[in-house]
Amino acid sequence: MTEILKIENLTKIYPNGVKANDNLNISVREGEIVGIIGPNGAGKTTLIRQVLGLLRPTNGEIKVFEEEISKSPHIVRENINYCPQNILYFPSLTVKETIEFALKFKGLKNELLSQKVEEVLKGSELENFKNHAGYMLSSGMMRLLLLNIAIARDTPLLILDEPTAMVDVISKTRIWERLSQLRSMKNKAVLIASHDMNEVKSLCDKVYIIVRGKIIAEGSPEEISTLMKMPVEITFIPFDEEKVEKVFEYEKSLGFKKEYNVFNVIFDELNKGINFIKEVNELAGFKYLELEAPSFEKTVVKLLEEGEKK
Ligand SMILES: Nc1ncnc2c1ncn2[C@@H]1O[C@H](COP(=O)(O)OP(=O)(O)OP(=O)(O)O)[C@@H](O)[C@H]1O
Repeated sequence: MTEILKIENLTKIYPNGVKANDNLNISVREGEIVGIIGPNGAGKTTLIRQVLGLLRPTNGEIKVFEEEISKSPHIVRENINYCPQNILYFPSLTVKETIEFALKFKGLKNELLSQKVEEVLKGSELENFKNHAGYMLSSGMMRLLLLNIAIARDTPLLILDEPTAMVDVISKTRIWERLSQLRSMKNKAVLIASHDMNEVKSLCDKVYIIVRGKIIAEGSPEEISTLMKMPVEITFIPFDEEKVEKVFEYEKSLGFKKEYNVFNVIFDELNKGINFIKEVNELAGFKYLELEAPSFEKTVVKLLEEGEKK
């Protein structure tokens, strides 16, 4: 797959001495949704502003389709669309006029413009709101609208800064569905900066975790979930409590808690937990069973905590 964006050894030191990005290497290829996670102040916005050519790097290179953006600024305008964190709209325009304005600004006109306006209205499920003023939309509707405008502009790379911040769960799901559809368009790519672990886990093919300007981990959400040794917790209600208590008596090394008829036991490895489940199932059977394996979210939180300590 062709590489759309390549960031090499990117460092940004602000005039006040803050090193916001420290030797970052990032790659975004066609067909990929790539996530950037980091706590507040990690350097995500600084990174995006440099990719958009709004901020000059202190060191390193940013290439779009192999062209260095400082040498060919047009390459950014032609290939990248950006949805900012803060919602921007024009209070005096209707929804339809907002879409027309945004797309005309990008050079669309006549029949293609009308066709794209209809596509955006449909994609945002706002056909019935097209003559409403923009301020009447909820923040979720507005975000979905801005995302669809960005998609209609049809650039190879879409950069989204916290696309679902402050939106309700229904709008969030719609935005995620719309973004997932982009994956099927093999020549497109999306770079998302986000604080939402569920968002990153369900959407992204690859994730970079940034702390204090540095990448501390990268890989698919599945790979990241295996980076730290995390405990496995099993909560269950057996059909036969006495038999289970005998297992614990026999294997004294297994610490367990029991509250009413609910047992809870923690293992340091997934395999040990699975063997225990098999054993209890044969012996006593389960009325209820819950296994909490190392989740992406817990692993990322632990990675961030470790990263902050360094
Ligand atoms: N114009 C600036 N001048 C000096 N320091 C800055 C400037 N902009 C950002 N910083 C500092 O650079 C660091 C990274 O900031 P940045 O806004 O890129 O982080 P972020 O990951 O986007 O944070 P958030 O999640 O809160 O948006 C922070 O320490 C911030 O205070």
